[in-house]
Amino acid sequence: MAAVSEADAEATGIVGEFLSLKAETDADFLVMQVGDFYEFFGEDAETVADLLDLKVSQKSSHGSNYPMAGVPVDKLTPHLKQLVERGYRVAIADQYETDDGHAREITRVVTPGTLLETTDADAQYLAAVVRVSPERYGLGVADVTTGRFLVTEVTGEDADAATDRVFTELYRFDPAEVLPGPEVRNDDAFLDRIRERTDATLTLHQADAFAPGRATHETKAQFGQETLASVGLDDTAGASRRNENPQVQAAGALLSYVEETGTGVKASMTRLQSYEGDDHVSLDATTQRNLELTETMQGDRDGSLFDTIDHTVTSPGKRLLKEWLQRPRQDLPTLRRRGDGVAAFADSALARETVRETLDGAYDLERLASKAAHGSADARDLLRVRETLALLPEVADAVASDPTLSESPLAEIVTRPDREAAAALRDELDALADDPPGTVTEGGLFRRGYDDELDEIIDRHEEAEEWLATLDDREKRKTGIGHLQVDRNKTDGYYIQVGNSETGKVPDRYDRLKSLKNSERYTTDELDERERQIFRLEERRGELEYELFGDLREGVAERADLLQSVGRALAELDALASLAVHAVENDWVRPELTESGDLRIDAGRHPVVERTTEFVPNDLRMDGARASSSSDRTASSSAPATSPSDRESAAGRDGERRFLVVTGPNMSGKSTYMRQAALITLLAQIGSFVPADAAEVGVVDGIYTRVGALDELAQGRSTFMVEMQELSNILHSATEDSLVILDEVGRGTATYDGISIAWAATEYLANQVGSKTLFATHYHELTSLADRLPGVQNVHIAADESDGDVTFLRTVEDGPTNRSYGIHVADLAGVPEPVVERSRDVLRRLREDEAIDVRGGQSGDGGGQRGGESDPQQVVFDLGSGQFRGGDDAGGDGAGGSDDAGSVDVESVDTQSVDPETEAVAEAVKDTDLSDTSPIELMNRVQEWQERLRE
Ligand SMILES: Nc1ncnc2c1ncn2[C@@H]1O[C@H](COP(=O)(O)OP(=O)(O)OP(=O)(O)O)[C@@H](O)[C@H]1O
Repeated sequence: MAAVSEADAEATGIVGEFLSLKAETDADFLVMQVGDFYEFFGEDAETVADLLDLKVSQKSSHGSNYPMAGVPVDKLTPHLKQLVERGYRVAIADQYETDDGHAREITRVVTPGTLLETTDADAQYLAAVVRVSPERYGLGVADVTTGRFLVTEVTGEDADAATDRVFTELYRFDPAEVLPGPEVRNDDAFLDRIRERTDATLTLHQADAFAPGRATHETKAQFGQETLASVGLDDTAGASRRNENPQVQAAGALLSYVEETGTGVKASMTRLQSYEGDDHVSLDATTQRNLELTETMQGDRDGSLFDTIDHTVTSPGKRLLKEWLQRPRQDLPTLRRRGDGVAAFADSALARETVRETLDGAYDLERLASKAAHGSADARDLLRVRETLALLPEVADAVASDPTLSESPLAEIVTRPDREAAAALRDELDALADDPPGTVTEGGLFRRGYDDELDEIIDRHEEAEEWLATLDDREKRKTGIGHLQVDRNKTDGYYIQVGNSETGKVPDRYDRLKSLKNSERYTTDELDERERQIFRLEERRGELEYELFGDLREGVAERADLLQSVGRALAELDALASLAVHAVENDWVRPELTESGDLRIDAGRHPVVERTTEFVPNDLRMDGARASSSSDRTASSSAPATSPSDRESAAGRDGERRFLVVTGPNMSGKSTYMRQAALITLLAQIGSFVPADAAEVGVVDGIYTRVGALDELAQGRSTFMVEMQELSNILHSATEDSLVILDEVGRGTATYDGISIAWAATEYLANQVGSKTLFATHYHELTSLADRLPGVQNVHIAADESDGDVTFLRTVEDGPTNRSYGIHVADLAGVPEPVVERSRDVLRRLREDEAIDVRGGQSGDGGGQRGGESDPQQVVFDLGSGQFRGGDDAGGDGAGGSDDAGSVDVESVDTQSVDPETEAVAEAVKDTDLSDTSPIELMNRVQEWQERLRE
């Protein structure tokens, strides 16, 4: 925001107050309460009015005019939300009474990561990133709306690996706001990556808050020494003093930021959870996006895996299911427990529906706990707590009364929360009326019988009201006036109104208040006294109920952990039931989870594509590393050429399928088949059933993908560079327990570079890494690797080509295919017929190494002239050099026969008529054993030969 101008500095009154408060905060905007309105002034008013479509008026102060834009007090929330969701931080200055009028102070700074007013079911994370060394980070994430608080330590073998992992975690939590620690905030590349790769707002929170001493103190004060110790963050060994506990530093910074912004929800942050990356499947940012877990590549939620499988009926259930999907697990006991739960729900349709119908009435207890802690929960919110707590025994009964559910881990889930404590809190909340008002200051919140004093006030109030309600009848009788009524309004209070025709009958005890057109208004001493009594009672009732309500709400806030544990149990049931619903409706099966690493899928389908397509199921067989002889597969950075010794130490025995080279026509379903393998593995590792007739899934430690070309150009990065970065990340990170999906790696560069890279990457993955890998490619050269590298096998997606038409069969068969049918796809895509025909012709000639005429071209340059009337020029495209050899050089008559000019066709070189250097090169070419030379080596040699020939 601009510096304070001279006129601003002189501003007094409201505007002056606004400007001096504005100077106190580094928030983007300040909004200040002025009576019943919240107002923005000056530049803030203009910008905000523009953003939110508000009206700007002018406020004059000290001879200058200031723009002003405001919203009524009760309308601030939606406007605030809009600003914060666009990444702005907004300071709120509230007005309070003082002895001599009122004053204002900043009570809260609302930021993207501390917005409590969210109505979205999604988690809303605030993250802190601390770097203690290039290879070591601490990451903390907190959701102020639910009280979730997680920390982890992230390390890597080198700085790049550690940074990649930090981003994997950040991407997983998708934070709304990130607080970079002191080291990270000076690293422009790191910050740029946050800006590019996430939607988070970056906030520079005071560096002191990250300091080990202060952070440890904050964390201990919040969670207690024992909690710290129980999650392995104990600092008794002095670790934090030696600057060595980055998790605590991140946690401390988060807590101090929540405090500083005045969010006031620390009471709902009851549990610190430290998690290890090892518990979860590594899913890097690219993979999460490529697999379209929560959004499609186009950024839509519809059509994502989550959108497809989500049948939850509550917001917490939805949040939890999404979290499972984004953080699949490796530990079999947890996965089997979840699987047992899903299976039980799948088998007991009736009980499952009873549970889901009951859950349908549940509110978001975690969010309500945060609202109670913040002090913003009203009586209706506490009523929601009561109603939701009341569902726990109902759900527990539904589980207990079904033989299948009661024998399953679902029984443990419903008994995990402290049901007695939940019942006690529910009883306390019975104090609330059944239909309380939305405000907490005007009474009407409590049932009778809760508080004696309140009951007495209510009795007297009712009695006074009864007296008033019957006053008109009494007065009519006493005075004989027919047109008489008793009523109340703001200016006159209670009054007796008499029609003009009968004012003559009005007794002396009536005091006239005012005359209206057709009537007169009166009061009496008795009425005045009753009126005062009623006002007194109403005021006292409001005060007393507000006080009692405050106590009740505090009692709820104190039991935030109970609400969270009940909320969590209900969310788990909802998420598991949702998985069961999807499994039953779509004929999914429970996968057998093993530690063998093998992946066997019978009649597998793609979980999303099967919903919209007549899907052709396919089998998949891949062998895990643990199934093979123990071989030393420690990663090394040098990728040796394939050699017999490699073959001995490489990925396993003959016939083993560790690495599948997937070929097939364009559009035949290669990507779908590979993603299907990744998604089935991932679903199995969240505890879900999978789309197949049967499946055995050996748990993986990571899923890595390099799929398709992403639209990175918008971010100013070359697509090929991104492709290589992603490949590099995979080659560094994957292990023999990982699943790797590579789709057309190398496609983004010159053909021979591409083939060479793909070839070398295949060797490296097969020889050194040993991960299960699926590699789709159009480079048919790679299919020969199956004969040369153990564990590597070819599969192809079948297509039927008869009468010149291609039919995609979509079935996967062993062995390579030798065609890519790209021209057929061009035809399907509506490329003009002459171009399609001509492509067929060129392709045939290329394959047969025939000369190709350049239509409409000029001799030797292969192009240029339009019209095609001139004599066709004959050229040969030399696959070796990637160049045309045109005109007379081309040789041949274009009607078949082998071209003698291609540098690969050694036999046709006439060694008698050439110089000794050429002869030597020809000899070298002859002696080269192609079966024992890697493409890179071959390229080097060809380059050397070319240089010698050109000299
Ligand atoms: N098993 C299947 N059953 C039915 N439809 C399928 C199947 N597999 C793929 N498809 C459909 O075929 C289309 C092409 O699939 P996909 O993108 O996987 O092909 P591809 O071989 O990877 O293509 P390209 O080589 O051009 O990248 C998709 O629209 C997909 O929905």
